[in-house]
Amino acid sequence: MSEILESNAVAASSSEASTHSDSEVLVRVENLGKVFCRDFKKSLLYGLQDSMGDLFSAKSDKKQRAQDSEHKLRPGEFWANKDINFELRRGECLGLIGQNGAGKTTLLKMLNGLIKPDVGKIEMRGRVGALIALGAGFNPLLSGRENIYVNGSVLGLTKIEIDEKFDDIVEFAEVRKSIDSPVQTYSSGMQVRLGFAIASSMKPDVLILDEILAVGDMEFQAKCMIEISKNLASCAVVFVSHQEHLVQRICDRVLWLEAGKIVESGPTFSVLPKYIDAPRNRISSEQKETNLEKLDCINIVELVSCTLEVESGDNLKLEILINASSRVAIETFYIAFRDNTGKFVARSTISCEVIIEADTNTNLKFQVKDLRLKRGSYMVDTYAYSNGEKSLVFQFNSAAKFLMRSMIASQVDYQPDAVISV
Ligand SMILES: Nc1ncnc2c1ncn2[C@@H]1O[C@H](COP(=O)(O)OP(=O)(O)OP(=O)(O)O)[C@@H](O)[C@H]1O
Repeated sequence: MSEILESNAVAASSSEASTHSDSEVLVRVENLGKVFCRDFKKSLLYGLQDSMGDLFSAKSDKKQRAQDSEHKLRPGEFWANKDINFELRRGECLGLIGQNGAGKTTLLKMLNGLIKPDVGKIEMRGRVGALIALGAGFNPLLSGRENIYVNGSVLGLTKIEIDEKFDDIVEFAEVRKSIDSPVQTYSSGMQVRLGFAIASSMKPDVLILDEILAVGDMEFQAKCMIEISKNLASCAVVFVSHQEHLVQRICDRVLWLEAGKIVESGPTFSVLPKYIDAPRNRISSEQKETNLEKLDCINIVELVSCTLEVESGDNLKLEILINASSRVAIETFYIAFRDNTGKFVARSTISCEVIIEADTNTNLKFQVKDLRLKRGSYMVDTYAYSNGEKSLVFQFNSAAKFLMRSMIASQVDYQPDAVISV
């Protein structure tokens, strides 16, 4: 669940921060780098060597190596983040995008002060609210009520200030009935709801949100998106998500990470489409280890058919052929619709249990019901996830194109119902 901590990085007090102008820089990151070691035994040994180095010399071995160059890394070590630079101002929302293992959470953890950078500098101004890992930040034995007070105090709020916010937090998190039960009895969705409610209600200057919001249901996600937009008036947000439609919706800028390094940063409308369309072979061999199964199990994803023209309220039919080298279970499909400028305008979510047998052609037949989009041509992207949406089984961008003939106005966050049959 949430981790709500003051940043260990260079932090100014929130009162100091609030005296700055609206466009003030709240986060400044310069040449940031973090080295990890994949081999557990070696990492213990290196840790010991570095501590000894810190004790007996001004600069530890690890820092010296980190500041030299990549080939000086010790066996087993790699850069989880390298050469990261950015600034974030009040009122801005920065999206961190990248495949599994790209280094997004590592960067968030450094911003939140949970781990220390090996090189570079982080400057944070004001109060930091964060929702990073499920189960962290709460004492599982304490009740929801007690955890609200503990987290509020950690953020520097007085009891009276927390009292004032208490009802809003409980109402937003929808945990009124369980507020006096230990947090360890909460479902993961309840923990995330409470964590988010605390982090956002404490009026942070910087709000750090990891993919964890994905644990909540769609309704709660939509509520969070509205809350984040409200918060943005007074704070800066760093938002990690694999759900591109959410990034598209709330982030002004994105930082695209691969193998710990920035591939590109800039306005969401310019960087996100490039990320979505990028071939997925740009990851390092380091990360291929983690992604091999999900990337390599698909032999073919092909369009079989798609309705070419749709009147408002019609069903859209889409059929895709898929062939995998190993058996794979798909739990969630997303069907996303992009207009002719590439902007995401709607998406359907299908929760299911579809088994793709190895080396067998499987036809996936989707039906998006009662589709209502404004007149124009649209691209359809399909995404398939397994393992609680942790693994991307396949991503089929620009799978099909169709024409919408109606003249109706567009809707915000439109999510038409859809079904799948095999
Ligand atoms: N404490 C650690 N020790 C060693 N390696 C680590 C540690 N924490 C993370 N890593 C590795 O660092 C790399 C970056 O991990 P990180 O969690 O930052 O990626 P991510 O982009 O957040 O991935 P995901 O999208 O799957 O959450 C991965 O290869 C991961 O296995």
